[in-house]
Amino acid sequence: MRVKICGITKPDQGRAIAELGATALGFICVPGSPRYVSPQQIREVVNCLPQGQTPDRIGVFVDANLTVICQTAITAGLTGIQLHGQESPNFCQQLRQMLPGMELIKALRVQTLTTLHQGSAYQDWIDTLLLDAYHPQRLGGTGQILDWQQLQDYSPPLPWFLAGGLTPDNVLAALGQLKPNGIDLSSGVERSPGDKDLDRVARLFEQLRP
Ligand SMILES: O=C(O)c1ccccc1N[C@@H]1O[C@H](COP(=O)(O)O)[C@@H](O)[C@H]1O
Repeated sequence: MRVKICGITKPDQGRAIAELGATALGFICVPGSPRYVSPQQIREVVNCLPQGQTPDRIGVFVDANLTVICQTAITAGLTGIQLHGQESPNFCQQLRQMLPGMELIKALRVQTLTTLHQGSAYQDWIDTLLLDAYHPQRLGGTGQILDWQQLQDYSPPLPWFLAGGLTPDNVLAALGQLKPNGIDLSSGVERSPGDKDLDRVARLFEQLRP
């Protein structure tokens, strides 16, 4: 199972989290987020990652324009793009053409069960879906938990990440009910926004050990 730790801002923490076993690191490219990092800051983290077991590097964007996404991906050395806003299937198609080989992840912020059906409209243009909890004022990193019970029949046409309020304390309960291809944690393994708590990250991987 893939494990993505999102909201990385510091090179030493990125490296430590990769060494603990994260298969993907997420970088918030959303101006206004307390976890925002510039393309150059991401590159500094990427340059410090251990060789040989380098995790995927995912940039998180909200309704950014195509040029900004492409320039950031190249400058920062990203391997994937997470679209966390209202990006349309057509936007994903254009991005796919501009960045062939880049993993495209479309996040759906689940307000009602109807949201879940939106994923199929993207399936020809993206690689992966991600389900996050809906918050009326904030776009992500909210710590809000999805209603896992409601998702029990969710079987999308693509691999998917479960996000939204996961912590070392609740991750096994979530995985007892759902079988996502990956999990994504941000605020649940932080001391404060953008400052990861390495003890909590280590505890997460202990919980996930078979
Ligand atoms: O973390 C942010 O600040 C953020 C800002 C804008 C869009 C997405 C953001 N984070 C994403 O939120 C989810 C879940 O976070 P949490 O575990 O509930 O804190 C995760 O996918 C982040 O990529």
